[in-house]
This record gives sequence, structure tokens and C-alpha cells, in this order.
Amino acid sequence: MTALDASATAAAPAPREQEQLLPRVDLRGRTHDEELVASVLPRAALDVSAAVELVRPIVEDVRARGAAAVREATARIDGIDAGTTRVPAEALAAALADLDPAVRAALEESIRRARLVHEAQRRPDEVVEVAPGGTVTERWVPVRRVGLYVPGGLCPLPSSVVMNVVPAQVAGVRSLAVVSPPQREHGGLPHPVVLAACALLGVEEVHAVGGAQAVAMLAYGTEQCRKVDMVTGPGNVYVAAAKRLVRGAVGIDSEAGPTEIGILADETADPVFVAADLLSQAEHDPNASCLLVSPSEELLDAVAAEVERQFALTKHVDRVGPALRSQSAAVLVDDIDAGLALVDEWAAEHLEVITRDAAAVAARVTNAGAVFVGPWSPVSLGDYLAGSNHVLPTGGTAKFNPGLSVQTFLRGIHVVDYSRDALAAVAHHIDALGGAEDLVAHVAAVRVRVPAEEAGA
Ligand SMILES: NC(=O)c1ccc[n+]([C@@H]2O[C@H](COP(=O)([O-])OP(=O)(O)OC[C@H]3O[C@@H](n4cnc5c(N)ncnc54)[C@H](O)[C@@H]3O)[C@@H](O)[C@H]2O)c1
Ligand SMILES: N[C@H](CO)Cc1c[nH]c[nH+]1
Ligand SMILES: [Zn+2]
Repeated sequence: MTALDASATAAAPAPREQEQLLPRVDLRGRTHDEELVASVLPRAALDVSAAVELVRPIVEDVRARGAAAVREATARIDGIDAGTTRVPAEALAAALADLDPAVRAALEESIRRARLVHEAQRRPDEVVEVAPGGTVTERWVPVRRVGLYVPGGLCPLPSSVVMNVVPAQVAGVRSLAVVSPPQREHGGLPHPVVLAACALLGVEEVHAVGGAQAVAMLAYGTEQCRKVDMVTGPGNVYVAAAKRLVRGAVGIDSEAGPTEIGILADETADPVFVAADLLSQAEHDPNASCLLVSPSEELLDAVAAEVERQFALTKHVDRVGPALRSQSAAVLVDDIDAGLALVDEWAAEHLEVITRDAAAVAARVTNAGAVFVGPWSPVSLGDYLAGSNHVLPTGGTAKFNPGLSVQTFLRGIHVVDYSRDALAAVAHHIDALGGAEDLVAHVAAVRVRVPAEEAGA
């Protein structure tokens, strides 16, 4: 019995038909708590936790044996055996020289808009004078060396070069290494548009390696790639699992795994737009997830018909079909408030709000990687050209993780600078707190500087 069958037995929703695209779930009259959402709205069967055990041997092998293990994993999984992962400088230059001018213009505009948004995220150092002679400065310092993952298994994503590299550069990261899966039809190098995007942004270090072996190579270093301090970027469930495994050895950004779209819509939404947006994100991965939530039965009916119609015309049916059948749903709710509670609990990577007063409804959303307001802000705009970042948390981690930003690459270091008088003014408090914790050496470290017998100390 599936989780959906079980929930149907326990209460209202009808059993899902596995063959149906975007199966319907009726949640009218139900409270949208965590348990209900987990049981009724599935995420992919192969989740990050399950994939961790699958990629652990790859990550451990790379840690132990370095470049030889990377090479063997790449040969076994990607079917490419190359002596080195490093992409030659000439290949980067050639990819840029050969880049289609229309794609170059689009990348340049995408970079320009992303820079505008990400430069606004830069934080100035804050100096706080806590007491006369006593300051604490928060100094924002970039991570020194980062590894940026650019997907390329099912389709190459040059737009993810922009989304990784722009915030890292704006943050002031000095050393960047981009990794992206080797492509058999391109001589074992990453896709030429990925290489061209790197060249356009001035990235010089690119490695032709993908999956868990790429993440492990960055995290532990090999003879061919110097260890990084942080790994960021989106990827499939194996990439997300590997990032979870290396966390601690390096920093990571959020778990930006298989794509998700949630749409909260009412009867004012155009079913053609809604269906197109669901398909647009389902085409990333058979493990992608799509959730439509509405109080309008008429809209759900119209979208169901549109999904069938557009599915018959779409290219990547091998990905869209499983995504829409296995971990997607169209959910009928009582009203927009109930819909908001549901999408907040699901915590989508992307959430579109296509309702009357969409901006006001969107302002009430608390859990989502990014929110898209009204009919003219589809997720595809954010994927490429809005200026927002498309590397976003998935699997419900939007409840506690933000998308990739300039802050991802910065650490706030507190710099404490007190004068003797400022220290003396609080020494009696340190006596009290150090005494309460029975940490006498802490108290002594202050009292050797400002003895208790001094007046005012
Ligand atoms: N959340 C986000 O911000 C975001 C953004 C863009 C893309 N994405 C997601 O990125 C993913 C891209 O996936 P992709 O597969 O096209 O490319 P990918 O580069 O993420 O993964 C490809 C690599 O996975 C490895 N791999 C494949 N099958 C494996 C297996 N069975 N065991 C171990 N390793 C295996 C291979 O080494 C391959 O090189 C999609 O899921 C997409 O939805 C997410
Ligand atoms: N929708 C993806 C994030 O989940 C990002 C992307 C890149 N290219 C197209 N789409
Ligand atoms: Zn997309």
C-alpha cells in the first residue's frame, strides 16, 4: 500500500491513479499539518537520505585514492576515461569564440541582471561601539576557494554557471573551480556552452567531472584539483547526497537537488500558463516534483486537460511523465488561506502565486526557495533572466535554508577591540559569570590585566 492509499483509508482523499498525470487529491476540510503533507504529497522515492548510502563508497574512494578514484568512477558511471579532469585553457577560449551570438547576448544580459541583484546583497562591515572604548566589528570575509557544481547529466545548464559564479565573484572569492560532467559527444569535455559561460565570466579552472565524484574531488582535493573550502551548486539527487556527506570537511550551500514547482492559483489563473509552468520544471528530472494547489475545481479540471494536451507535444516525455505521475499532485483546498498553509508546509523550491491580489497573497508565504508573483513571472524567467538566483533549496529544506547568494560565500568575523578601561568596566561581571560556570582560569585571564583591588574594577 502506498502512502497515498494509506491516507485515503484513514480519511478523505481518493486513491491516486499511478497512470494519471498530475493526480488529483481532495483536501477540502483537512488541516494542513506536517503529517498530512508528508503522507499525501509525496516527494521522489529516491530522496537525498536514500542516495547518501549509494554515493558513500564513491566519496570514500575519492577521499582515499584521489584522482585514480575520480577517473574510475567517471569511466564507470559516465562512460568516459580521461587522464586528467582539467579542461585546457584553449578549449575554454575556443568555446567562447564559437558561441552562438544569440546565446552570448542572452548570457551577457543574464549576467548583467544577476550582478545588479547580487551586488545589492553585499554587506558593509558594521562597527558597534558597545561601551566607551569597546567595539565589536563584524567583518565580512569571503571564502578563499570554492568549487561550483554545474549540472550536465540529462542536459547541460550554462545558466547555472551564471548563478554560481556571479555571487561568488561579487562576494570577492579569489579562487574558483567549476566542475561539470564530461559529455561523450564533446570529446569528454563539459558542454561547450558551459565552457563558454565560464570563459565569459573569466573562470579559468574548469574540470570535466560530475556527480558524487566531482563533489568529493573538490572537498578532499586530488593530484589534479586543489581542495576547496566550500562546494556550492545544484545537481541531481546523487550530487545533493554527496554534498551532504562532505559537509564538515567543507562548507556547502543548501541542498539544491531535483527541481520542484508549487503553484497556488485561483479561478483567475490561465490554465494554459499553469500547465506550461508545471511541465517546464518537470522536464528537469524524472525525480522533479510539481504541486498545484487551488480552491477552484474548474481550474483544476482545465489544467488537467491542458497538461494532457501539452504533454502530448512536449519533448522530454521520459522525464516529464514520471515526474508528473510519481511525485506530483493537483490539490483541491477549501480556500486560499488553506492553500497557503499547504504550500508553506510543502516548502517548494519555486512557488508561483497566480491569484487575485497575487502580491498580497505572495507576501504571506513564509516557506519557499523563491516566490514568483502573478501571471507574468513564470519560473522560467527566474531560471534565466530575472536577476534572481536559481540555485534554490529542495526537498522541504526551504523551511530553513535560503537560495544561493553573496552571503553564502561570506563569513562574518567578529573583531573585538576593547581598551584597558573598557575591560576594567566589565571585569566584575566576568568574575560573576566565570564563577557561576566554575571556570576560574577565565576569571584569572581578566584579573591578571585589571586586578580586583583597583578602584572601579
Ligand atoms: N535546486 C536547484 O537549484 C536546481 C537547479 C538546476 C538544476 N537542478 C537539478 O539538477 C539536476 C541535474 O541533474 P542531471 O542528472 O542532469 O545532472 P547532474 O550533473 O546533477 O548529475 C549527473 C551526474 O550524476 C552522476 N550519476 C548519474 N547516475 C548515477 C547513479 N546511478 N549513481 C551515481 N551517480 C550517478 C553521474 O556521474 C553524472 O555525471 C536535476 O535534478 C535538476 O532538477 C536543481
Ligand atoms: N529550474 C532550475 C532550478 O530548479 C534551474 C534551471 C536552469 N536551467 C533551466 N532551469
Ligand atoms: Zn528550470
